[in-house]
Amino acid sequence: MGSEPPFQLPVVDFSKLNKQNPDKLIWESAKTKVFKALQEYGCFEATFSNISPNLQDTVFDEVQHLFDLPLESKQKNTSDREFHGYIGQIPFMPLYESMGIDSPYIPEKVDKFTNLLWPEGNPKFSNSIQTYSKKLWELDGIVKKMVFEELNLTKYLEEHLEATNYHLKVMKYRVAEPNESTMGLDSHADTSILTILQQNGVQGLDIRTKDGDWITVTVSPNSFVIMVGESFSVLSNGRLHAPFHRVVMNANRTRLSVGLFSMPKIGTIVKPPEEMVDDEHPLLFKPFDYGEFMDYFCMAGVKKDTYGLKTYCGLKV
Ligand SMILES: O=C(O)CCC(=O)C(=O)O
Ligand SMILES: [Fe+2]
Repeated sequence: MGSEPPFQLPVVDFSKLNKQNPDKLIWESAKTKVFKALQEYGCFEATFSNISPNLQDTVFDEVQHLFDLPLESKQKNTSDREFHGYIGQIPFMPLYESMGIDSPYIPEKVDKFTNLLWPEGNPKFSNSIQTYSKKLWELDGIVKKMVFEELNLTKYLEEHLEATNYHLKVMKYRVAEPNESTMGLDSHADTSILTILQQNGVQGLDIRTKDGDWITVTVSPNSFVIMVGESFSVLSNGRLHAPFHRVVMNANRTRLSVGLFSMPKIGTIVKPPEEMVDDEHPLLFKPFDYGEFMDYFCMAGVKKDTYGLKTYCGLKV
């Protein structure tokens, strides 16, 4: 009996799709693949040559330098938004550290973060993070355009993108000590609309299938994992699947990852367009405000393997 080959998510190449008028056939075939993957697994692997391997290497080198800074420096990254500032030294997640930058494609925002961490400046960090984030943001826009087209919601796309905020999170998972659990980040579903993740070549991401099986995703170098968050599940009235996922550190070297999270702007009411609701698709969630939900989420906490938004505003159907 041979061993099972490692599980591979569907792979979609976006390299030729980042222009105004991409080839129609390539666009349609990629769109079908993207939508199917987001329904079935809630995620897929993307390649995007517009973000050069050289830029990716520079970003990960700079992220490593960032985490190498003394703890007091890293703790200067505070935020009035929960989970957006420095997170680390948490007893039940000892392997994990993260930091975050809001609107990371805006030069001033990245410069402010950089100058806080490196008062003497660090243009290499600032420039590479900005350029990289801008390209990830472009990729996010392409995927959303595909999904909105597939759902016949194109007329809402612009309004939707304007009601979206972006956050870049950089993460580090150290190797577990022999007596420690290898769980880097416990099982959860993202509350975002969409999340785009990249790792430094060190595997560790597990995804739970709709059937409840955990699968270890082997991500190719220079690829991205694009994943549905619960807010997109709300907007599509359940048509897109937000997968539970976790990070397990079986690797023997530090894992770094970077994620661009898109989230509904605070103060806008999130609800699916009316076209998403009919007799066959009854409304699954009450309209909600993302800021109020996050306040609830942080206060109440969410039980493991439970959907936060479903608990907060899910309707019984
Ligand atoms: O590090 C990763 O690849 C996953 C991180 C993650 O799931 C999260 O930050 O929500
Ligand atoms: Fe996540």
